[in-house]
Amino acid sequence: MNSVDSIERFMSGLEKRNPGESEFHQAVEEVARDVMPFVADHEAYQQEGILERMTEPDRIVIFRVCWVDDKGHVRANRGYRVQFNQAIGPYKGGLRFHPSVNLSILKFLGFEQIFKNSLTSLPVGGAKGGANFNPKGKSDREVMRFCQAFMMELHRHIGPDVDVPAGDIGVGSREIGYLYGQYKRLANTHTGAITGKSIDFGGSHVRKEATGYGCVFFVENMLNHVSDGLEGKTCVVSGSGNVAIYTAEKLISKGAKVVTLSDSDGFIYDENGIDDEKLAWVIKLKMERRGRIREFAEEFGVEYIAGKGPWAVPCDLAFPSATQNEISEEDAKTLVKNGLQGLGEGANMPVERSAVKVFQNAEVLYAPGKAANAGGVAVSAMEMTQNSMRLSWSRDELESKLQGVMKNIHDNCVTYGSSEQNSKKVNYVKGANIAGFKRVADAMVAYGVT
Ligand SMILES: NC(=O)C1=CN([C@@H]2O[C@H](COP(=O)(O)OP(=O)(O)OC[C@H]3O[C@@H](n4cnc5c(N)ncnc54)[C@H](O)[C@@H]3O)[C@@H](O)[C@H]2O)C=CC1
Ligand SMILES: O=C(O)CCC(=O)C(=O)O
Repeated sequence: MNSVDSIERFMSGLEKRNPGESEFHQAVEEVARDVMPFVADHEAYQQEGILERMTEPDRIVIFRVCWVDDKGHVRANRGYRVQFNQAIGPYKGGLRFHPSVNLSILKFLGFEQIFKNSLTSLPVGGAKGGANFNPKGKSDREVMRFCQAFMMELHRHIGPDVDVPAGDIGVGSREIGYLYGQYKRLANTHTGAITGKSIDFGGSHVRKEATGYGCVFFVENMLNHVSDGLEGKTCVVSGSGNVAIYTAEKLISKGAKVVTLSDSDGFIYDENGIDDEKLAWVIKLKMERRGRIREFAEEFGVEYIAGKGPWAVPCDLAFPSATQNEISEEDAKTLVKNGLQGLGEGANMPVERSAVKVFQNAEVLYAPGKAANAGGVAVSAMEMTQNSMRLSWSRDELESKLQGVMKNIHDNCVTYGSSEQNSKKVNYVKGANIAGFKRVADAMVAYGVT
């Protein structure tokens, strides 16, 4: 049987065992296509059934979250924690609060997290969680009551050496404060059981910036590898949350021109480039006033395009930083036609599978999320270290450690993803999948069948 047959067989078994979970199928298939030929060359991985075991979560907790809204009505949501793999360290991964949250989305995110966390070379396993709760339009008190109710159950399943959640879509510093406050009250300990905390109570410098900064460092490494750099590049960024904002900030500081930001209603196009002052205004808009990105267009007199992503705007570099599958095959063709040179996935799995192929065929420098956005979880792992040591490292120290981690991930992708004929031609998707898989697989082999 050839490797294509065996991938089809593997995927058909996985789809039968996990019916209807399209995002999870997509994430596994992307890994399996690269990893199965590598497994075929390593008898121990085959004998120990590593890929089969790695695609089955260690455990999933699903629970009811009941809370009372400002009108006194009882509300019920569904909470989840998918503890996927703890071969190389405690479960680690964010919490997402968004109405679209379901098991398929959290399983895809938890699965991706295994490989991403492995790539950081830090001791963290893979997990993800969240709830189908929409913080948009809720008062601070409602968000607080929801977070407290969510933690009422979650606290039984987490701890600094067990499972350490953090933020993701809809979970920023406000939510982390409420979640950690409730955890501390229930567990009666002040430990690093959550990351992304405020600096005032055990958080780390550079955590909030880390995913966006790390993504820019990664793309810079890819450009340097082909003797190019960021200066003067026109960049399209989607989203206007944590990842998008700090991606834009670092790009601006490196002399690139950021021309778009978006949210789920539409995008703004600022032809002259967003500068630090305008970005500071966006931070206030999104993090304090919790407004919509169209207000940027009204404030600064630039174009606002409703109901679309920014992918038809001509650019050198693209940074999808909002959500999964936000770039379709058509979008990819448009980006390539307009001269796209590189793309860094700030978001998790923002590019549909058929669109990935378009970028790869066009030889775009393409950085998959598990490599490009690993900076966030890397600094989270550093927050855990600082919490254990009861110490706080400086901003400069952390930014330089983050740069080191991103360079190391880049170089590992080159090792496992280079073409034999031309070391400048790197398949970063393959490189990230194999490098991420190998470390976890070797640990699982060492443990025996568990
Ligand atoms: N926060 C972190 O440290 C990390 C986040 N990520 C990923 O980055 C992405 C963004 O996360 P954050 O910035 O943390 O979240 P956030 O909640 O701060 O921002 C999310 C942004 O995406 C937009 N958005 C959400 N759903 C959308 C949709 N269906 N269509 C268009 N826009 C949509 C929102 O309007 C918002 O601007 C997610 O895919 C997340 O999983 C990845 C690694 C780490
Ligand atoms: O910081 C963390 O633990 C997790 C960040 C995250 O959710 C992600 O990398 O997708």
